[in-house]
Amino acid sequence: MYKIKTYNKISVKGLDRFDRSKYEVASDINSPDGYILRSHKLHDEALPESVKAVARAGAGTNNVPVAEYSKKGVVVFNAPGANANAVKELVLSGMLLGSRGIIPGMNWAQSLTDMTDAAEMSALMEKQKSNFAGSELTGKTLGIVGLGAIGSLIADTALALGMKVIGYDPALSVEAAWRLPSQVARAENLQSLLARCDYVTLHVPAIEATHHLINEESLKSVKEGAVLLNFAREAIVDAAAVVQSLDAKKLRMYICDFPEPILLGRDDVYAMPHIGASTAEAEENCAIMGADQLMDYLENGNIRNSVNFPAVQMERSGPGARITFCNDNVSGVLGHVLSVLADNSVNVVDMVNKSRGDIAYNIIDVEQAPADDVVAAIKAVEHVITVRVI
Ligand SMILES: NC(=O)c1ccc[n+]([C@@H]2O[C@H](COP(=O)([O-])OP(=O)(O)OC[C@H]3O[C@@H](n4cnc5c(N)ncnc54)[C@H](O)[C@@H]3O)[C@@H](O)[C@H]2O)c1
Ligand SMILES: O=C(O)CC[C@@H](O)C(=O)O
Repeated sequence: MYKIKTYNKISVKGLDRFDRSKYEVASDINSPDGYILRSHKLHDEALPESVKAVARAGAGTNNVPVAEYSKKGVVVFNAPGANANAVKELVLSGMLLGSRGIIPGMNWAQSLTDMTDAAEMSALMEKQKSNFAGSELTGKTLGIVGLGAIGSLIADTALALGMKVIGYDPALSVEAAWRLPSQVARAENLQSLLARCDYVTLHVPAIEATHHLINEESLKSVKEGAVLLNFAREAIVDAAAVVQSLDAKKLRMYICDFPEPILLGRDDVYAMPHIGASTAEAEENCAIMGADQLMDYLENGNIRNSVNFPAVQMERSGPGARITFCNDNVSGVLGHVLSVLADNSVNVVDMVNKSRGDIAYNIIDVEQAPADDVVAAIKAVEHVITVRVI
């Protein structure tokens, strides 16, 4: 029986993927084999030795201490693209909120509770509505920082709205580049993007390189009257610098998914409570993807969409057994493990070995399950981190 510990509210559609004859799934469980979670922060929690993999039912993995888990051989999965459409739609609504007097206009209309005469109210509306006039998105320029799953969907939508789109992504993958509409102009650097855009939206991961990407210095380049949208992560934007820019009437608005005390109570900030991925569809997609990846790893050792391990998949080669192990990515480890198997007359049927950064991962199908002492001998090979027989 595998044990899965859940954190946060995970969609039932995802949890239902776990066959309960093989899996125990609960938020309170001892010695779990795996975690499935959303934004729960794992940094301050001890990791039980039993945990083999963590599935983040979402895109960002900054709530998981990935580097520490890698050293322990724990595979961390995410769900790339599974909530991208939900975020795209919220960013679109953010742009609309930033272009028209929607929120102040509605707030004003809702405040007229003392009025009882409809004709009088109608006349007042017509008189006051110019206070809530805005401008259109069509013809404006949108800058997208980070052109991955979310950024590329936003580019499509903005172009369909008749906006001009400029993108900046120094780490763009070839796959992501293929997905991009050809009309997206490329900015050589963040400064040149900021200088040319009426709206700027951020879709980069929260990593060291993106910490306070938007700061006092970069905001000096921003076009006067621009709207900044941050539906990526709090840490990417220095909120104090944004407030300074708003006060100086350089940035016109800051629209984000990450309220901070310094941002509240201002008319030029709209802060939502991290609801970018909070749609039934996105929650389902993420939970299903996370659960499927976790099960395939626990049962077959296959790895898809990991953020710290290489992608490795191999069909089962027959009725024998499967040995999986991960090791520090140094030479000689696989050879050493294969000699342990040969010395113990364990015949290898098929195998695959891949590496990513400091980690190497191996799947070896063998004719018969190795005895416990053989598994122990593999575990004892220098640089081997974890071994499983499945
Ligand atoms: N608000 C929410 O609820 C919500 C939901 C989903 C994702 N997110 C956040 O959005 C981020 C992006 O999600 P995604 O699905 O598009 O991820 P993704 O991995 O598909 O795309 C991220 C893109 O950022 C690029 N990038 C990395 N460093 C960069 C830099 N310094 N400058 C410019 N580009 C850089 C990468 O090359 C990649 O193309 C996630 O990491 C997560 O933090 C937030
Ligand atoms: O799970 C959520 O609600 C948020 C997910 C989002 O921040 C992500 O990075 O995918």
